[in-house]
Amino acid sequence: MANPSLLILPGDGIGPEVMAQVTRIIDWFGEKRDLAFDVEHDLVGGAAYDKHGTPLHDDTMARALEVDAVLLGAVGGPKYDDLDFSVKPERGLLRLRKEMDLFSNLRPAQCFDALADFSSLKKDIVAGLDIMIVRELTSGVYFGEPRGIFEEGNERVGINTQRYTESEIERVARSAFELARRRSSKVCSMEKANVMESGILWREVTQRVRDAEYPDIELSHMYADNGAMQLVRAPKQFDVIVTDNLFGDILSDCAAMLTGSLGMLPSASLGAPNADGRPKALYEPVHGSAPDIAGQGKANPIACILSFAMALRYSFDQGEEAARLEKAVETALADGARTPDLMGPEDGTPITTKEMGDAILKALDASL
Ligand SMILES: NC(=O)C1=CN([C@@H]2O[C@H](COP(=O)(O)OP(=O)(O)OC[C@H]3O[C@@H](n4cnc5c(N)ncnc54)[C@H](O)[C@@H]3O)[C@@H](O)[C@H]2O)C=CC1
Ligand SMILES: CC(C)CC(=O)C(=O)O
Ligand SMILES: [Mg+2]
Repeated sequence: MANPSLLILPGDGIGPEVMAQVTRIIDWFGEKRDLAFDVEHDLVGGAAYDKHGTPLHDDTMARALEVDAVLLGAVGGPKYDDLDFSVKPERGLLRLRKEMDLFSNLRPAQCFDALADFSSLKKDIVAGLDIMIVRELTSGVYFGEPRGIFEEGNERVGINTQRYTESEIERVARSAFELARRRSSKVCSMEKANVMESGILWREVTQRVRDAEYPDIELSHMYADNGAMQLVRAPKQFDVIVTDNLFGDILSDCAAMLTGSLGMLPSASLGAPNADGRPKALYEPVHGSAPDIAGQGKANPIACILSFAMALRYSFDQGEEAARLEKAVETALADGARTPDLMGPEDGTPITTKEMGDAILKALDASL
């Protein structure tokens, strides 16, 4: 049987640096666990723009639709800030999400014991934290029309449109409820039903889906601004959070700091199942291209490595190997491996991106 296929799109900034460590880990699974992948590399974001004048070439888009899973590093950077909006690096990623129909973005925030002391919050607030944010990824204000900057009288007006259909809300709600069934059967839905019609619809539809199809799930509703506050005040009250595209983007960066660093948070973006039962899927760290540290060996590769662990679990039915990799990350951290984002200025000398990869590979070897 053919090996499962992976399309790797390292992207810009720290994207290629963190992806280099993932590639070593993919090789390790091929050599040591007889779990080989057919891997292709291609360009996305600013790197694709530099070569092709577009942040995602049509051929790359076509391959993304064919392979079993896509792994992406990060896109964007100051070099591209003044480009026309239609060719900005971020548009390459948005196109992938839209054309692959990746409507359900899973962003788990787990606090590893070794980092509980390092979070900017008190240890007892974050120790043992394990929450899952389910972010709607293909609609809402990032995609709604009309959008643009228009002349209106003697000034310009910037317009974006928050738009959700019932079926878009239904499918992401179902994905959150299904996940919750495998966790603690508790979902909190976040919107702004107090000020936005799309929020009113979101609340009605999530409740309707729960009542009709998931009576075993405990569903609560919360305004997203309160949700942001509660995430910092008492994050362990949550298990699964389901929310829209914009709120999910913001709340997941906020949740990242509960784990110690934005460099720790992985994600899986999943679409509807194909004929073979597997969802179309793209895996990427939650963070961006971090231009402030790019090219210096300072990036934490763990978010990208844990995104590959999610690929093992959600695309390749390799739950045990995913757990092996997650455990190796935990072991490396417990043994003291720290990139600069996981240390204070007084905490000694940090290790490099590659040395974090070394530490995780060592822990993988020890797991055999
Ligand atoms: N999925 C993606 O490709 C995303 C791309 N971006 C793009 O990235 C560029 C920079 O955006 P920012 O707002 O600065 O967000 P960012 O996530 O790139 O960086 C925010 C802060 O977190 C730090 N950080 C991020 N990842 C890290 C890691 N792995 N290890 C250590 N520190 C890390 C950075 O050094 C920076 O101080 C922009 O062009 C933005 O549009 C932003 C978010 C997501
Ligand atoms: C298109 C991305 C740059 C938006 C973002 O910040 C994210 O999806 O996390
Ligand atoms: Mg973001």
